[in-house]
Amino acid sequence: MEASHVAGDLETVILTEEQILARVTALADELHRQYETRAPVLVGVLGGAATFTVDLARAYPGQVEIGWMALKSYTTGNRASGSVRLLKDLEVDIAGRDVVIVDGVIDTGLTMRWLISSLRQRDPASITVCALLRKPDTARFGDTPTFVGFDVGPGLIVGYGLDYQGQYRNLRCAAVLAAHAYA
Ligand SMILES: O=P(O)(O)OC[C@H]1O[C@H](OP(=O)(O)OP(=O)(O)O)[C@H](O)[C@@H]1O
Ligand code: HPA
Repeated sequence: MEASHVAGDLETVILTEEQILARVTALADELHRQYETRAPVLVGVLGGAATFTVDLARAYPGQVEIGWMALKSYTTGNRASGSVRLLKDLEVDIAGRDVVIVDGVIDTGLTMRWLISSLRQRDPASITVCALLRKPDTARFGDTPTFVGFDVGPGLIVGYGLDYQGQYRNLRCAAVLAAHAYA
């Protein structure tokens, strides 16, 4: 979807489709340098990372396998607290495999922390995080290697898979949603 259809809802376009796709290609190359001939499993976190996961896989200059998980996270007033519920589990056996957890955005970090500790229990050879966007003041994930496309500001971002109440996922750019659109 072109941004012009919802331009009134957007405060600022922060990344154009061209900027996103150029960075996705660079991330795919960086990951490939890490794995060389070993084929990692990309674990895409539905639904915010669906677009990113598919584009990353297509840009990857080697073999990859793709799997999906869906989670629901509940945050309370305190950004650091909250709980995560598994809605759809991964169907790929990751024991002994190199895993890349692919998400569209790391915000509080709750989802990613939960995924790292949950997938670690399945004895993968390694776990790496790859997120297109990272919000400010996000906790780091210990010694888990983390690849980030863009560090962004605190506003609510939609587009390129990211939604607000199910809307805007099909925007090709990434944009900050205007306050009046979610008031
Ligand atoms: O770092 P956190 O604060 O945990 O936030 C990041 C998560 O939140 C979003 O998913 P959401 O729960 O909105 O579901 P969705 O992907 O279906 O939109 C996003 O796609 C990440 O998975
Ligand atoms: O900025 C965001 N946009 C969409 N979904 C999100 N989930 C956490 N942060 C965000």
